[in-house]
Amino acid sequence: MKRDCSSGSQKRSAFGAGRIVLASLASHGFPSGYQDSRVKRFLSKNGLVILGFTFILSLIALLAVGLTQNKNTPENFKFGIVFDAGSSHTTMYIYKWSAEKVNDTGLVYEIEACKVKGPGISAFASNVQDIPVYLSKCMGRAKELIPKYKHHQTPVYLGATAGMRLLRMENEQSAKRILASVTSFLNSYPFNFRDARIISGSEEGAYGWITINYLLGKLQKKQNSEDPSSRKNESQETYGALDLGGASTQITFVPKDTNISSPIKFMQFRLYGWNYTVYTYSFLCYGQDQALLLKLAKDTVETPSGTLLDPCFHPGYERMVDISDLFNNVCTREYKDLFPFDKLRIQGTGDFLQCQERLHNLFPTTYCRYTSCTFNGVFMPPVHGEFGAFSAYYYTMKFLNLTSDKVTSEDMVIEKMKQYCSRPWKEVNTTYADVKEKYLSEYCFSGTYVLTLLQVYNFTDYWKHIHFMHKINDNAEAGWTLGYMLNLTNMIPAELPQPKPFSRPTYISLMVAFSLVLAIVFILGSIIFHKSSYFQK
Ligand SMILES: Nc1nc2c(ncn2[C@@H]2O[C@H](COP(=O)(O)OP(=O)(O)OP(=O)(O)O)[C@@H](O)[C@H]2O)c(=O)[nH]1
Ligand SMILES: [Ca+2]
Repeated sequence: MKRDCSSGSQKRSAFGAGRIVLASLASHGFPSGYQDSRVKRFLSKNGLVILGFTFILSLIALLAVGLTQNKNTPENFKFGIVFDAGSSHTTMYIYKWSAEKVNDTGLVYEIEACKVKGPGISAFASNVQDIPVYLSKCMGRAKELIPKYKHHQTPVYLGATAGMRLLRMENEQSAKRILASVTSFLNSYPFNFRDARIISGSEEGAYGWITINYLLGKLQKKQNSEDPSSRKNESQETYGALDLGGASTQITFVPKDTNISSPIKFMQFRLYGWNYTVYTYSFLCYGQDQALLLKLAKDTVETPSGTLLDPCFHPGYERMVDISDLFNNVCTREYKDLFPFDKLRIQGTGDFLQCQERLHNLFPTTYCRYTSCTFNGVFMPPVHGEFGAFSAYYYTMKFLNLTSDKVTSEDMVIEKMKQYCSRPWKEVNTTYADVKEKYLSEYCFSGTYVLTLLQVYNFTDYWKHIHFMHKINDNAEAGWTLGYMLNLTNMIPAELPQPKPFSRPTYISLMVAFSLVLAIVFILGSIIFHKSSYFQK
């Protein structure tokens, strides 16, 4: 009997309070053996209930803590602003990404592309005072779109490209004044203004290459694939980048043979634990606007007459050009001459083959001191891998309906261009009444220019490897700005981030399981401890 009672009291005596109750009952005059066994029975029954209750409560608490800790808390977003101050116009891009996933790839997306109304910033050389008005609308948009409490930590960059490179060559002081005015204006905002500068052609090419490969997930794919040391050919996976601006054009890719002797230093990148050897070259004056001026200047010199019959414009199209505008330019000034007219009348004839012949004259290819060249004696390894072609490559080919993957050969493009250029201007103008006249009138020229440039790069039998692209995966536009920001905010680590040993669900399950084991061990331990002390009594 004593044994039974004592075994009951062992459970309840796990609680210190049980002993106090026991003592107070004993003082009410009951026979002590009787009292003891009743109290032990009471505690035996209720102690178990209390124990179970506490156990369930602890379990609930544990689960609640775990779930609260791991529930989808609102993500902490970061923002970045980059101005692309191009030769033809300026665009402000706002990027947004999750602060927690900063080292992952493919997670930054563009929330705004604000086109600044007006020309490129190089046009403000003689009226820098107008720059604040020029940029203020897009900055106002940035203030609206980015939450106020994030303003001070949002970096702002402005990168100027070929238009400002040309201005700097012409008049360095003017270029400096423009950048100083931009700097002081952007500094007046509550954002974290970092820099306004002219980026080099190589940077422009390289950041464009980083942007498209980041957005296409080419850098990320490697992250999940084999071990870096086992990889043979990185160029199989990355895309080359073709950017056609208004004043310059860039070609960037990983060549098949990176060991060939090159007069141009290949660029070396280490991204997510992989090394890349990248060829990049920027051709100043070969953006499509400058190329048109170059062509017109050459044509004017070769057949000096006030009227130019131009095969690169539709039949029936006419345009007047000031001779001073044509030759007061770094790209065309070598052709400058005295002409007995100060205006040039352009009359379109719409002949693709003749247009192409004239455009080929802009690309001297006979002279080359290296193993392989593009034009103007510039070294370039043979093109290799897939290519993403964006900016004016895309605008032009999109309009001409030539961006589809079904367009697999250059011949298909030639056929289309022959037919398109020959269409009378009147008909084209009425068919596409909603298209800006500057763009519409030049699609025959720009389509022929794109084709000629790609032929000069040697894409003739390689056409199906060119992919015309604009916004990639709905995330962001192809262009140099995203790559520039990723680099300046250190968002692409050189090394692969160390993977976590457990996935989140495994981690939570393990934590719960171990907590339970601990709780059980603790309870059992307490019971055993109190049982032995009870026996000692
Ligand atoms: N058809 C068409 N052309 C465009 C459009 N936007 C820009 N362009 C023209 O395409 C060419 C290239 O434009 P961008 O890539 O913006 O050139 P940019 O950045 O100003 O010039 P760079 O400083 O040389 O890079 C220019 O001649 C523009 O006038 C568009 O939406 N449609
Ligand atoms: Ca550009």
